[in-house]
Amino acid sequence: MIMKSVAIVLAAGQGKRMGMDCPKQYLLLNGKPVIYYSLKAFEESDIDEIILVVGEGEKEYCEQEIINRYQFKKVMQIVSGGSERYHSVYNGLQVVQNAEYVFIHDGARPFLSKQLIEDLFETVRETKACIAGMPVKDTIKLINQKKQVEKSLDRSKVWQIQTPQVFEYQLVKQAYDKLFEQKISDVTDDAMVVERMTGHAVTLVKASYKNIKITTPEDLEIGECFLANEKTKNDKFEELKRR
Ligand SMILES: Nc1ccn([C@@H]2O[C@H](COP(=O)(O)OP(=O)(O)OP(=O)(O)O)[C@@H](O)[C@H]2O)c(=O)n1
Ligand SMILES: C[C@](O)(CO)[C@H](O)COP(=O)(O)O
Repeated sequence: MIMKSVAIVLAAGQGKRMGMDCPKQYLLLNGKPVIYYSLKAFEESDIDEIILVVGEGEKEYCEQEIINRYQFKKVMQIVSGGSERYHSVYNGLQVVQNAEYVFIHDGARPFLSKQLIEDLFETVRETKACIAGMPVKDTIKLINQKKQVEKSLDRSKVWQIQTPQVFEYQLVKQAYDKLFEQKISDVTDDAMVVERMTGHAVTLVKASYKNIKITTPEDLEIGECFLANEKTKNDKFEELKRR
């Protein structure tokens, strides 16, 4: 049996912090929906198959306006998400078949690079569990309920965590099955599920500060700037080639 690499792309959130009528994954960035960019990155990578997880009642829209319109050939299934991110991940994991590795990615992170996908592939083959992240740039403090500083952390040991989060399929499936059996709900990423439910070590892969999650309105402005810069670079490159 041929074992595949599958990407589960999450797009079932409501985008409450964005505060717009439309869920943020469908808002436009340089004329294309936010979700388009990460689907395109996976489409052009060594990933074999993409599972898209969407909100209730959004399947038809995604099929027509995203998958068909942009001709994504690797999106094999569209499934409904749940009320929290971890429910949506679990729904995606249930429909995965014959997979060796699973990339779990926030559809709200459009700046996923080809290099990062390759680096994660290389690391997961060695470690079975790895996640994208970057060292924090600010000073980080633990505070108490009165908002007083309790402790300053050694920031050389603190990273901000992104997606993709990549695992051997059996490992992450087993971890999520246990999470649901034990009805645990205080988890905000997949690595936390694997760490707590299996004890397996999760390795960090240095990603990029550009791999932001579109969360609040200013993130859209930042995203537009990134894309405008990319376009300028590409235009200059094309001009140099013509000369
Ligand atoms: N029930 C949920 C919640 C989140 N997500 C997805 O998980 C990613 C990261 O979540 P977040 O930024 O928190 O998105 P939202 O839940 O949409 O945002 P908010 O918390 O502001 O409502 C997004 O791609 C989002 O679509 C999901 O698939 N299902
Ligand atoms: C998984 C994640 O993107 C890592 O930074 C993040 O935790 C998801 O954020 P959420 O707001 O909890 O959905």
